[in-house]
Amino acid sequence: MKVPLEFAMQWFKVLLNLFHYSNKWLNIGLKCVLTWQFSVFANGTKKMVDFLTSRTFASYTNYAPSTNQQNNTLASLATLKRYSQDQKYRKQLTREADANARDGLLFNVKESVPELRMTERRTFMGLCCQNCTFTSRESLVKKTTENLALINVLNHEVAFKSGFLSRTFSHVFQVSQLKRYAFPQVANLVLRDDRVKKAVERVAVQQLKDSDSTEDEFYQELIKKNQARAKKLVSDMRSTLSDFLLRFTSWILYKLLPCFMNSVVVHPGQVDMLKQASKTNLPLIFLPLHRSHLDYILLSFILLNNDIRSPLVAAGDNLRIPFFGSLLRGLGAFFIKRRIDPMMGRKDHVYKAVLHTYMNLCLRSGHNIECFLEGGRTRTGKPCMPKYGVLSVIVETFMDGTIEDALLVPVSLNYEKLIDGNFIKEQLGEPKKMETFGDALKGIWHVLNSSYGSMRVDFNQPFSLRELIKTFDQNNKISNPNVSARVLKSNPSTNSLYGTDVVSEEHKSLVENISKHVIYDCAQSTSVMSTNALAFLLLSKFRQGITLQKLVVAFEDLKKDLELSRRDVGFSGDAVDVINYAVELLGPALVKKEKLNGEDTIKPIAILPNVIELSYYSNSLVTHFALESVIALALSVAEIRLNTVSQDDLMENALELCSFFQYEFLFCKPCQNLEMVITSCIDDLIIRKEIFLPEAESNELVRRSRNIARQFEDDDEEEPFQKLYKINTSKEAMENVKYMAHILMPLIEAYAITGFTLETLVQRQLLESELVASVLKEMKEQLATGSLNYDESVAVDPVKNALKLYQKLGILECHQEGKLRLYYLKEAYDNSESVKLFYNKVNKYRTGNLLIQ
Ligand SMILES: CCCCCCCCCCCCCCCC(=O)SCCNC(=O)CCNC(=O)[C@H](O)C(C)(C)COP(=O)(O)OP(=O)(O)OC[C@H]1O[C@@H](n2cnc3c(N)ncnc32)[C@H](O)[C@@H]1OP(=O)(O)O
Repeated sequence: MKVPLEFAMQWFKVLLNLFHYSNKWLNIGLKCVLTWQFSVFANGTKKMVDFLTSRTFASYTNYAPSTNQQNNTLASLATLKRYSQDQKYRKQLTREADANARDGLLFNVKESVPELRMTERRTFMGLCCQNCTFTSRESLVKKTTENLALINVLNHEVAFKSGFLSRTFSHVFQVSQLKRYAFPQVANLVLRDDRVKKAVERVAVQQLKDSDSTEDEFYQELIKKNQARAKKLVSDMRSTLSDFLLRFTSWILYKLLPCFMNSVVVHPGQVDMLKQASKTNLPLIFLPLHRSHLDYILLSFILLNNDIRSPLVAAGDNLRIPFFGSLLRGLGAFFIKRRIDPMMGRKDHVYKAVLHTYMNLCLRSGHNIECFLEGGRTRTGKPCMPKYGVLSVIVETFMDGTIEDALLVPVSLNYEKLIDGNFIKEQLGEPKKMETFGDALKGIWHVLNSSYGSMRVDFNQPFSLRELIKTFDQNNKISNPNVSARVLKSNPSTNSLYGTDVVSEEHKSLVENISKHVIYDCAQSTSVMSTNALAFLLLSKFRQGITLQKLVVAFEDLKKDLELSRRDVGFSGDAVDVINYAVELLGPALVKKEKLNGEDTIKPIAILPNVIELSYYSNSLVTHFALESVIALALSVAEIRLNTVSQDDLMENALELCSFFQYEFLFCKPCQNLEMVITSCIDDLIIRKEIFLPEAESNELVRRSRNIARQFEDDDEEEPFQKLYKINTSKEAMENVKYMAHILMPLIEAYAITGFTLETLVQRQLLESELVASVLKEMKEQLATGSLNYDESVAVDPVKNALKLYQKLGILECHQEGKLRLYYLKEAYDNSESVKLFYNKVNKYRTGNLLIQ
């Protein structure tokens, strides 16, 4: 009896193994056949079949290129060749990873994808600020961190124990092994809080006064009405974070993500810092830049699978749509109003008290929180200026002693290809469409049937909120010794940002500084993807097209340049392969590849509307080079004598440009001095770009020019010392100046034409939508006549920012009523001459001497 049983067991095992491997190879075969057919429908169906039958999608990326990789590489023979070479390498890596897994190193899986060699040593970005958070910077990071290889979080499978069941159902096994966290639900405590009770009473008293009634009965009715409203607000806001739902979604994501992404790459050193930070039991506040709806999904996914407590995420209430809203709620979303509108001319005290109390209770009960400071996805590819509401609550929770400290974690995410929408319509003036259930379904189906390359997540080093505030406080005291109220005080009753009507200027600037610091840090630690680099080079340097050979040289130079400034890139390998790959990903609507005179030539589609999308990719690098471009533009309009320019002149122009673009870029951290940052950027240009000659030569020039000045002016008075920069007039250096200046030229054009269109406001007023539409119309007309050079200047975002700037500069006035904004000119500017004078102030940067030579 025993023998046949053993025999049967043996056979069962063999059959299971056979089923397992045939399934895998069948899938690969099926995948290849369907891929060759290039049919969207077939592709979708295949993915569904795969999803239902395969053990795992991620698994066979260890043995063969994924569909996406195949799609991307069919056009590139060179890359295909590399795939086959990679086979051996992959197998070796799999063996290594298996070994690691046996040692219990869950994430030490090294995986090679053609675009990114994971084993290559990378620049380690994202350490926190040395000026503001010196102690935090010394913590959490190990000396060896920098040497770790990148990992693809989708390749988990090999890291498991070698048991048959755990291998076969690896992802089920993985999610079942994760650390269990209790996620306390605090919503039922909100209404009992004093802050909410007081807000309810306050509003009821106000409503009673407004009604001219003094009846107690009516007052009680108002109290009940406001209490009911508060209850509804809590129920709409609350998150129902569930451990089971998180694990289940994680399992689904392991299956789905490889359908449309090659890899999700993180630096294990950064994950390790987070793991250590989570052991401190302080709340972690994740502050990511927002590019795509995938951002929060991937963040929670990565955190969950690294045993880090999943955060509650502040989500705009536009996402509270049927089914998906409830799903997001269960996965950690708590819903906030996108805009805290004053209600009927008054602040919505009840809402503010509810939000404040809810977040307070969440933090006190140990939840981590995630908030997208920018308040929405970037429409331009550049980081947006922060919003302060949610962070101000977190800061206050610390100030009033509810929490002892919190660790802030700036996060940046970047994608080779933008996943959800390209915002072209919005940028060309069409209103934003509200999310609906149908759109969400359509979007998911579309995503599953497309290929988006790789993405990269960079977690910055967590830093202590207490330390940061202490440093700001000390700096504040040094620069302003008369400040009586210290920032770092604990007084819950008076300090409340949402609790009181007036937010003190000191608190405002504190929250503003923290937010701007975080956005700046995130921008600095965003990895540059292949598509960013290609789009940037094409739009800023080679708008008329360029041969592949020359593009390769420029690409390598750009990569070196980025490495020198400690920016990591999200690609590796031969530049020619990377370029071909990026051309494929961007597609023929954005980049054209053709043979001209027997040579491969790449050309951007630099016309509307396509160029808006291309500039989205390029803008990641525009942000990086913005200050250099400012200096080139400043130089182009500076007074140049004997090939020298005075530092004062250069600085004045540069500061003016930085102030023009204050809503476009953060040129320095709040703890830095802008003038010093500009000076050090000029020094950098002397060394790296050779636009100015080194100091020794410049100093000699200062001496000589002073002598000449004395001789001619016959002046006894000593001239104040003026540092001069000698300009390198070589052809190459001049070309460099032009190239750098052109990086910001589309923005200069947008700002100038917006200034020009203010003419239409003379003696009248316009709604923002009307004004923006007339600026866009003017731009399109100028584009048609050739007065405007850059199609990407025609975009809503810079126009709106320009209007904000002109308002700040005191030229425009804006009257807001609800969502409507009415613009009119300030009295002093309400005539054509003043508007023209102002326009010339901006427009001069379009026609700088060095640029038209
Ligand atoms: C395992 C796998 C799972 C995977 C699956 C995971 C899924 C996991 C969940 C999904 C989750 C989705 C997530 C979506 C992502 C978004 O939906 S992003 C959009 C929503 N999020 C945000 O907007 C967050 C950032 N925004 C804010 O903080 C905004 O301030 C607010 C709160 C939205 C309000 O905006 P606003 O009305 O424009 O007002 P704002 O001028 O910012 O100021 C509001 C108040 O802030 C305060 N304030 C303003 N300035 C300052 C200052 N400088 N200092 C201090 N206080 C200030 C004042 O109290 C002010 O009130 P008032 O004094 O004016 O009355």
